[in-house]
Amino acid sequence: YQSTRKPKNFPPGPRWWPFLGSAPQVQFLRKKTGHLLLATSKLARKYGPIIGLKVGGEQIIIVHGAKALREFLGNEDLIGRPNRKPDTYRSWGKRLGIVMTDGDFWSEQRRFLVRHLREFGFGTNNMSTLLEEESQELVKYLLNETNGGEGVVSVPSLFSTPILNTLWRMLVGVRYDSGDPQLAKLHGILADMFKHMSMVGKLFVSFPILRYLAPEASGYNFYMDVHRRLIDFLYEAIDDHKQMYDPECPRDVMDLYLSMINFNCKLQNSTFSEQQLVITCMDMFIAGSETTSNTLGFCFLYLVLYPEVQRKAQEEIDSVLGRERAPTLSDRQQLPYIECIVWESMRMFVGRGFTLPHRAIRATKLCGYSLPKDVKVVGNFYDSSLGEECGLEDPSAFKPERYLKNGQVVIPDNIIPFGLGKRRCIGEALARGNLFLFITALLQRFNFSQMPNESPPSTDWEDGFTPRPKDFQVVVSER
Ligand code: HEM
Repeated sequence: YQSTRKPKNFPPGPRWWPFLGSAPQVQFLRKKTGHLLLATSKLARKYGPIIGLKVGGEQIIIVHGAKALREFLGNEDLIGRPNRKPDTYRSWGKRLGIVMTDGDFWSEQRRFLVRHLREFGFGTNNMSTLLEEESQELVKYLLNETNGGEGVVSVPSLFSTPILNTLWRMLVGVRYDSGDPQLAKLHGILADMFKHMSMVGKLFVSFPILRYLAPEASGYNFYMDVHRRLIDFLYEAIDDHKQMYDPECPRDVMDLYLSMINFNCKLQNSTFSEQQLVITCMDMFIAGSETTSNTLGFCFLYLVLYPEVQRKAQEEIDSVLGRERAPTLSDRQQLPYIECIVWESMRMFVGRGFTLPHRAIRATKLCGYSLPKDVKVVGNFYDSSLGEECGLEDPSAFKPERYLKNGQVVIPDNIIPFGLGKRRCIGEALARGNLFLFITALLQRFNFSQMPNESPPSTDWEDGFTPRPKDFQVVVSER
């Protein structure tokens, strides 16, 4: 804590004060700009794309701009998950009665998920049918709300239930109706969790002493409690699942996982266990639910602000599908403008956030700087996707046509919403499938417009585990 000396050739950044490290300057800029993302981006203007911070006892590197981001995400020394050090994470795991996923565990778990999610659903007809059903459920819900005329709905919360359902069905084979008490419980837990999480870490991670001095005020008690609630929920789901489990006939990803536990139980060092299944489900929920529903939130925010984009999308849908035939994933090729809306919405979402935190598994170099083993590294997507320096024309405008070249969708190299390399997103197919189908199905049947006599919804956002548009209401009318 006391050390204010930076390691040799460490990335530049604001001065490190005893105990507080660079926190005072970062906090000052955060207050001034309104967001941590914009604060570190400002520091990058002064110090260059890689900045070295110290918060409490923890050194954190933040990477800005497409070139440096690509080098960071492609560096195989930087693929660790940051929960091996500080040891705090392990002690949390012990307190919660679980084994926390660290880098070694994760590579085996990740392989399992990538393989079985693909076999079971992602990118196959199974997935298409499931997503088509969920998007049509939302259409039905809105038809009911509008009742042949108009209605008012809140965004982004409109999308939380259907998106959670696509993920939950794939993992556990269960679908919840919108009024289901179990669904409400899961929603409540996840909403609490996301509000109180941050990619760059909570203050009590950087200053573990706060856990004892101010467990309530530092948010530590709340954090532990919300994890406990999610873990209990998942253990209940596993217990239910085991009652109907038939090894000959796996129904979903959880059944496949239970088979792995049975198969591997005699192997030493197997990473498959019920505790690990809980953690893996938590990872999937955390990574997969809000990301997609908030991207849809940004999409509809901009569709309301840019009615001409909405009209153009509807013309494309009408000419390819008409008003009656529901969209399927195989229509993507014929609907390039909608694909561009999907990419533009992902840019608007990702450009307001960070990558997941990574950890250096050994000492390494990044853009010429020396990074010590175990240092935490996080990518800031603002400069590469949304800031003035991202290289796109008028980057703050919602312009899906920027990706259309001679009728083809061409994505510039700086747009990497799913990351790259060994830690890249494993849910890309599911996310893009969901975005395409929900956007198409809704625009086929409805118009979305601003609330009359109110100022337009703000493009500012709320920070949390992922960026979220500020809640707003829209008028939905049947076409
Ligand atoms: C629009 C939706 C989504 C976006 C923009 C997105 C983006 C990302 C990004 C940027 C990363 C971090 C890459 C890195 O730090 O190197 C990531 C990781 C991850 N994503 Fe997604 N994601 C989305 C949806 C999903 C979905 C639906 C799932 C679940 C099925 C999912 C599962 C994961 C997992 C498990 C990781 C961690 C991978 C690892 O640490 O090895 N994501 N995602």
